[in-house]
Amino acid sequence: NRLHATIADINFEGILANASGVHCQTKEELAELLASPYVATAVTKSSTKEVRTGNPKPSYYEFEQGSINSMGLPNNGFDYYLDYVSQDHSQKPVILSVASLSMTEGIELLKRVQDSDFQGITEFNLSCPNVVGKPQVAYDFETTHQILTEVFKFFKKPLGVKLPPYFDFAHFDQMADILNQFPLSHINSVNSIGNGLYVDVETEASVIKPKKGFGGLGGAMILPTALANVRAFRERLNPDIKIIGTGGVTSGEEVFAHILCGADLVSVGTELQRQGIGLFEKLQHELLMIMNEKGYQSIDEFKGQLKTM
Ligand SMILES: O=C(O)c1[nH]c(=O)[nH]c(=O)c1Cl
Repeated sequence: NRLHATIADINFEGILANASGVHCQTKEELAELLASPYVATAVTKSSTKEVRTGNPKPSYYEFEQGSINSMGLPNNGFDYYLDYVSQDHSQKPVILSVASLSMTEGIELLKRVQDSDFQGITEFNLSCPNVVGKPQVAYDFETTHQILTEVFKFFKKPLGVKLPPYFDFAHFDQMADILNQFPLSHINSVNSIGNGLYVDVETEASVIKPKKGFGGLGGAMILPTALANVRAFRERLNPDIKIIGTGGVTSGEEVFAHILCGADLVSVGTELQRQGIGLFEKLQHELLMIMNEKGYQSIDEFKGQLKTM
């Protein structure tokens, strides 16, 4: 297969996935993703111990250049998703996303994953920007190091982390130094750009209700930030730590660019929300056309091979 990847000894046929949060709240949505031949894996909505309804609506808004969301971690509860991923989906791997509303809750949930029958990949979301009063954990390097140290005392199954975007080389360096200390299966980079603000000039108002309109940014406009983070971490991380590239994918071109920067899998959020599951066939077709034009048989021939001047 020309499009393949391996994370933590788990083989993926194809390289496309949903970004956590989109089309992954219910078992039906997850099953629909897995049923698509163009989807390599499905990532669950980040789950918390308790069921959450999330922030007041409207909490999601699309505009030409992208999207803004302050969903507030709505999810059907950890047990619901652990039950689903523990069922047999042998035809495809499923990634269980776990949120951390507090250090103790995150650790408790990961202990339950460790003690469960689930043998797949868990992704620890350290970057939700929309829970009122809660900081994005991964912007606090000390706390991140502390949590990962605690987790890896007991967690022996494949574990990755969902990271927010960073914007400073000192932060790329500091975060990579921390991550390289742990046997992570992967990082997923980037989460939305936190706390943007979209203003509707006509109404002179913000467009989502939570946090006076502040929310995470996604879609086409975050592509350069997403690619920079994928590239920066690929250059800095131990090669055993794989990368799921997320952010700004609307066509095969951006999938190609993410792989060129070093992504092993590529996930799609805003555009999937817009176009629905049919998008994955389009993305895979466009990627293969680009590879044909360039004479690449497999993505291994160009993965991480970004040229510089
Ligand atoms: O508001 C959300 O649910 C949310 N929204 C995001 O853009 N990223 C996240 O990680 C989460 Cl958890």
